[in-house]
Amino acid sequence: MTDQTSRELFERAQQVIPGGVNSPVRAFRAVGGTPRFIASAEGPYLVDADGDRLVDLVCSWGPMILGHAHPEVLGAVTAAAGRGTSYGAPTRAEIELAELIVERTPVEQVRLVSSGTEATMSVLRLARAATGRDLVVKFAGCYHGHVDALLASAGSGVATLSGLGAEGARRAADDAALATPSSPGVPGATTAQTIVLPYNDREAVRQAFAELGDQIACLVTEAAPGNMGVVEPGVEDGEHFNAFLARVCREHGALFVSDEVMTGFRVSRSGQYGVDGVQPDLMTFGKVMGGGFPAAAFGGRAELMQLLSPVGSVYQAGTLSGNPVASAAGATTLRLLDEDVYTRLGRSADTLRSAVADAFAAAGLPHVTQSAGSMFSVFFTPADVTAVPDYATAQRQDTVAHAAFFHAMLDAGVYLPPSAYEAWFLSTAHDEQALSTVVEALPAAARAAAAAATAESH
Ligand SMILES: Cc1ncc(COP(=O)(O)O)c(C=O)c1O
Ligand SMILES: N[C@H](C=O)CCC(=O)O
Repeated sequence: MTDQTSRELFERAQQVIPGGVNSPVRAFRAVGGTPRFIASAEGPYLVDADGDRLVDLVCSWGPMILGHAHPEVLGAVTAAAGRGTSYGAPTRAEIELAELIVERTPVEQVRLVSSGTEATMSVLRLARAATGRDLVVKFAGCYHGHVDALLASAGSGVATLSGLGAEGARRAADDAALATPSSPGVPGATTAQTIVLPYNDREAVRQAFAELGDQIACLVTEAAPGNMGVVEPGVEDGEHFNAFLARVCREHGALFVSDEVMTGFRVSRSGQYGVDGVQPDLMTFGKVMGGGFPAAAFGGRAELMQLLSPVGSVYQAGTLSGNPVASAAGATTLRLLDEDVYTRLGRSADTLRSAVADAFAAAGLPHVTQSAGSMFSVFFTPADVTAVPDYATAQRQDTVAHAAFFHAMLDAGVYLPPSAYEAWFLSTAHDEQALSTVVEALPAAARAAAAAATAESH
């Protein structure tokens, strides 16, 4: 396996694109080396610019639940594109996509947008307008896109890169204190309106609402976090964490916003809502619902959604919103997602999880695996960690061991997220052959990770 062409492309990319990538998580900053430039993809495989075929466990960071170049999705996209690619006027396709979302989730109306970031940004504006309040509560390690107000103690690429270098470490430490921006360029005044709490910490939520409840517009949470690795919402005295959050919000007249950009239509046909049944006031969607195209949405009760322009006065807009090609890809994808899909995905995830556990145990490498449906995470945490309930625990990972593991898997033909804080994703296209490639690569990669592990891990 060579990465010569990727190296050349990376050199060229860095001349015209900052860091050579259009989203920081794509760079190999946390693991070292050169990002693979992808030439094509089909089913469970990526083919890089040097012609190497890699089993893809990133799946475009979640969207490709049916695998790459799915024939029915491609057919719908080709047909739609043949009729023109954007009109800036309403279409039947966008109604169909909206109806499919409304059928599967508790929202009554949705507005289509082009990215998850746009969805969460819009939902904050709507929540603030609806309540006449300014404060927003989020959890450390949750990522809701690069919205200024939510870029505080953020997960995903911010978590990945915050471990690197003195500036990153300083910023991460600041973040832990209180709602300091995770990025220069985000005004302190913006994140001063954001309260950051530790995930799964009910006492912290109670306290924040006791002190500031009458000023809180909304609490926004990942429905099941996947951007600090996969962290499971806890259950206490029979009450699911999301049910607790919805109850506290209700008691204080704040809105409960469930961000299902990652979990929506992936962890079940109805997303995390299909798992815990907790009804949010507002929801955001993205990734899977776009079928691999830039499409996302936010929705909620009609009474709230009717506050949006042109019915109400909360302004929100988009030149390419509800794009006909993206809508066709999304609607075709959602129609193909029956219950059987999730059973198959769950079985594949179980196969990988137990293969990871066996390989890591044989290599003597402590770790924790956690999952939400077919998305799951391997945390390279020390031996005293038996569960990862929050960001602070996720940050105890041995990123050196992770990097060694990542590269050993890549050399064996498996493309994992180049970050210890991102979930692994599966698709229905991951057949026995693709899964075997992963399973067979694991023992040697676990040994490489164990050899690289720092003292704290053991
Ligand atoms: C939970 C969650 N919310 C929001 C976003 C932002 O979506 P996008 O990258 O499409 O802007 C992401 C992913 O990036 C996400 O995982
Ligand atoms: N973890 C992110 C989204 O879920 C990764 C996608 C990106 O930021 O490029």
